[in-house]
Amino acid sequence: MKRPKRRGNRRWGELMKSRTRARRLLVALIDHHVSIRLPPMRLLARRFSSSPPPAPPVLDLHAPRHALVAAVADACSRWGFFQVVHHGVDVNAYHKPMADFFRLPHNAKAALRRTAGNARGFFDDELTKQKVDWKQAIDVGMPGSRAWALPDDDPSNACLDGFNRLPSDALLPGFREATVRYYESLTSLAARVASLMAEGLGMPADHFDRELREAHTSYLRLNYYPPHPGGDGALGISPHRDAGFLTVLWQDPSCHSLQVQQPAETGSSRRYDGSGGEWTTVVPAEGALTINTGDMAQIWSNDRYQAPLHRVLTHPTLERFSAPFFYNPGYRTQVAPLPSPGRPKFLPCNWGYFRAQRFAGDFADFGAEIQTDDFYEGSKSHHPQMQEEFLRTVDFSTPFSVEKYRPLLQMPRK
Ligand SMILES: O=C(O)CCC(=O)C(=O)O
Ligand SMILES: [Fe+2]
Repeated sequence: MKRPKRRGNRRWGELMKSRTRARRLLVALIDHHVSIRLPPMRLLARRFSSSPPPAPPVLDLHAPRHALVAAVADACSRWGFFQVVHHGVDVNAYHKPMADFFRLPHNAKAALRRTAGNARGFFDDELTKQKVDWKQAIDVGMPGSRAWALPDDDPSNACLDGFNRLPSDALLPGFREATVRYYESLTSLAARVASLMAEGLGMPADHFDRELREAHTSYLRLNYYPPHPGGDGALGISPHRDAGFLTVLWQDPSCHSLQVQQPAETGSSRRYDGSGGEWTTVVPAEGALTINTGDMAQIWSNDRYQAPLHRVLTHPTLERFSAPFFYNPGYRTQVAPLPSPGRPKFLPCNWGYFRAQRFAGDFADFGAEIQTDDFYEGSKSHHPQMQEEFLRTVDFSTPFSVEKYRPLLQMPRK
């Protein structure tokens, strides 16, 4: 619509135009995370900005491939978070089976508990960064035999993560079948996203097929966050980064409590360290799945893709469900930076070792949790050396046992 012309205010109009241009420029700089080192300028831009706070983008998987590759690469390097629509996964089909699982009597769930000798199963005592999460969960992963039809405890199903502990069909009819169907559809979607991420790094679309699509050791986690009336700032999950390559997350549409830390505008190309950055709620778009990149994507991409820090709040009255699918490489995979401009920033990191370390940390205190920083070229960490030791003795086809590996986990640190 045309604005009526006002006489005698041309100079005012010019001035307003240049102010609008300046404001737009500042907002664009911030939106693109161009380094702005002066906080007052940043605040000024925020105050003048009428646009909502920046949030991870929602991408349509039906978009032309080249545009999608660019958009995924941009989201992975700025946020490490995005949502996808037209993803082909029937997201509604799994809500009921999932809710039914958590409505089982507590002792039925407790009978499926994970242990220090088996990483898979039910738990309600997870520590994230040494703090107990306010939630219940069950992990279901790719069986060692890669055949879902075998009984969960079939000896050929053994692998580093242990054995699945799904409720029997008598206890929860149809749950197993629905879970396997959902797991497989997420595996396909994750492989599709990984191929976009590969192209975004200048690699062929099938670059990750051998280490991920064919050998993956992914697991689906079902989360239930009960209401937390305490008002004491308790978190559903403390700030953390996901360890694997990428996570495909279904979020409850009725309770929005997942938050990602905004990339710090420090001008540094290095990761943000958790201090300072503001939190942005990732509100699920209708029918969308949320995707975030993990530590292995960060190493493989030589720091071009970020493993974002995220957390889950509690809600005083609402319960919340979520289901992250952690798309993880094969245990033997040595994750090392792909050819990229500049020197490789990381030493090779073995996924099996990284996973075992994280799992051990859920059961005993072996000091600070392993991080990608431990593999940063030039870091003084003991992990690259411990990893070599681990690889000399590990058998990836037997469950990792915290007790068995205690001497190694407690190895004197440099
Ligand atoms: O519940 C959510 O929305 C996210 C869960 C999460 O970050 C995790 O399980 O690692
Ligand atoms: Fe997470």
